[in-house]
Amino acid sequence: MSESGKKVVLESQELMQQVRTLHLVDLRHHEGPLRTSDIPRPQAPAHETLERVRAIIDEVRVGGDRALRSLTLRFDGVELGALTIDRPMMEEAYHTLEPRLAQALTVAHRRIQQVYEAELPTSARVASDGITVVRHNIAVASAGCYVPGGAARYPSTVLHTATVAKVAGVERVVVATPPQSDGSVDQATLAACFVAGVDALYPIGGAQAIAALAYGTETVVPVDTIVGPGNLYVALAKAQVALDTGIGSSFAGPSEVLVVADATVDPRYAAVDLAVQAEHGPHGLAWLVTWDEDYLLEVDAALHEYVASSSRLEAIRSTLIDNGFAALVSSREQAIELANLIAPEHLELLHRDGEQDSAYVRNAGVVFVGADATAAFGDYVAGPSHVLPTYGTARFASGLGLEDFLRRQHTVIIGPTAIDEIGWAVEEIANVEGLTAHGESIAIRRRS
Ligand SMILES: NC(=O)c1ccc[n+]([C@@H]2O[C@H](COP(=O)([O-])OP(=O)(O)OC[C@H]3O[C@@H](n4cnc5c(N)ncnc54)[C@H](O)[C@@H]3O)[C@@H](O)[C@H]2O)c1
Ligand SMILES: N[C@H](CO)Cc1c[nH]c[nH+]1
Ligand SMILES: [Zn+2]
Repeated sequence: MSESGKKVVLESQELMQQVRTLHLVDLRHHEGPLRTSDIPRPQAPAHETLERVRAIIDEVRVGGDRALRSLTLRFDGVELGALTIDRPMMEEAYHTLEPRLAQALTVAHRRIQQVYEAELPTSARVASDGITVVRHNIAVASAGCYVPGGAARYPSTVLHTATVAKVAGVERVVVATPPQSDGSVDQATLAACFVAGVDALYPIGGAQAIAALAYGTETVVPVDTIVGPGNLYVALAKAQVALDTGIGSSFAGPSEVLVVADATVDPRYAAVDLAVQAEHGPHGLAWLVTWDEDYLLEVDAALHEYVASSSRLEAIRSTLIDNGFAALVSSREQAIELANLIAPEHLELLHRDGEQDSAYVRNAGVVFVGADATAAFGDYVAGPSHVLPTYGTARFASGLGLEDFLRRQHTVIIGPTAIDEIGWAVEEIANVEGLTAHGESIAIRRRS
C-alpha cells in the first residue's frame, strides 16, 4: 500500500470510530476519476422477487376482480368492498377536509399546473420539396397513476402525477392506491383526486394494481400508460407490463437524497434533510457529502439525535443501516463528481457556493440550491413532479413530465409537385435496396 493509502486508512479508522449513524466513505486521497466500483451501491432485486411479481400479474390476468380481492387480502390483509370510487365521493372528501389542508392541496396543485403549462410543447411545421411535415403532440387517451400507500399515505403523489397528466390533455385519468385496513381510502387522498381532476380511483395497491391497470379486469378499465412511484413490487411490475402499456420514463423507486454541505450550513439542516428521504424507508438512500471532517461529525451527531426522537425511527434507521453514507471528499469539485456518479433522486447543494456548483451537475432527479433548500419543498409545493428517477437512473432518465403522457405524431402531406421534385430520390434508394414496389409506387404516379 502507498504512503497516502496508509494515511487515509489510519485517518479513516480514527474517524470511523466517531461516526455513529452513517457509514463513512473516505475519498480524500482517491486518485484519478471516481468509478462506480469506488462507492457502495444498493443491491439489485433478487430473482425470487421478480418471479413473485410475475406470478401476481398472471393471477390478475386470469382471475380479474376475484384475483384482485384475494391478492389484496394476502398482501394488504384487507377485505375489499367497492373496487371503484368515483368523483362525487372525492368531492365530498374535499369539502369535509380541514380548510388549511384543503388550501395547501390547492396551492400545491396550482404550482404544479403552472410549471407544466409553461412547458407545453408547440407543434412544428416544415415545408420543402413539395412535402409538408407537421408534428403534433397527442396525449394518450387514458393514464393510470399509481399512488403508494403501504408505509405512508401520499395525497401529494396524486397531485404530482394526475395534474401533469391533465395538463398534457389526457382525457381519462385514474388512480390506484393501496386500501386502508378497512378497505377505504383516506380523505386527503380522495380530496387530492378531486383537486387534480381524477376521474376514478381504485383502492388497490402493489403489483396487482399495476396488472389491473395494464390488462383490465371486470371493473378496472385498462389504461394506455401507467405512471407513479412505488416499492420494489410496483417498480418490477411496471417493468414487466412494459410491452403492453406505457410505464413512464423514470424508475421511481425508494426515495434518495444526496446532501452537499459544509460549515456555512447549520448541521441540523443537513441532518434533518437526510432524514426527510430516509423516513420513506426501507430501501432508501441517503448521502452526506462534505470536505470538512468536523462538519461531518457534527451532522452525524445531529442526525443521531434527530433519529432517536423521530416518530418514524424505524423507517429512518432501516434506510440508514443499509444505505446511509457520509463521504469525505477533497474538494467541492470532487463532491459534484461523486454526486454525478451516484445520480441521486434529490441532490441538495446547501453550501454557500451551491448555485455556482449546480452548473456542473449532470445526473440528478432534481437539484435544490440554497441553505433552506430542503427537498421537502420539492416533495410538496415547489412545482416539478416529485416522481423522480432513482437507483442511478438519473444518468439517462428524467422526472415525470408531459412527455410521459404525450406522443409525437407526424402528418406528412405530399403535394402535387413532390413526385417531380423529390420522387427520384425514393427510386434511387429503393433501387439500391432491391425493393422494386417501393420504386414503382413513384414511377407509376409519374407516368400517369
Ligand atoms: N421516487 C419517487 O418519486 C417516490 C415518490 C413517493 C414515494 N416513493 C417511494 O415509494 C415507496 C412506497 O412504498 P410502500 O411500500 O410504502 O407503498 P407501495 O404502495 O409502493 O406498496 C405497497 C403494496 O406493496 C404490496 N406488497 C407489500 N409486501 C408485499 C409482498 N411481500 N409481496 C407482494 N406484494 C407486496 C402490497 O400489495 C401493498 O399494497 C417508498 O419506497 C417511497 O420511498 C418514491
Ligand atoms: N420524497 C418522495 C419522492 O421520493 C415524495 C414524497 C411524497 N410525500 C412526501 N415525499
Ligand atoms: Zn418525501
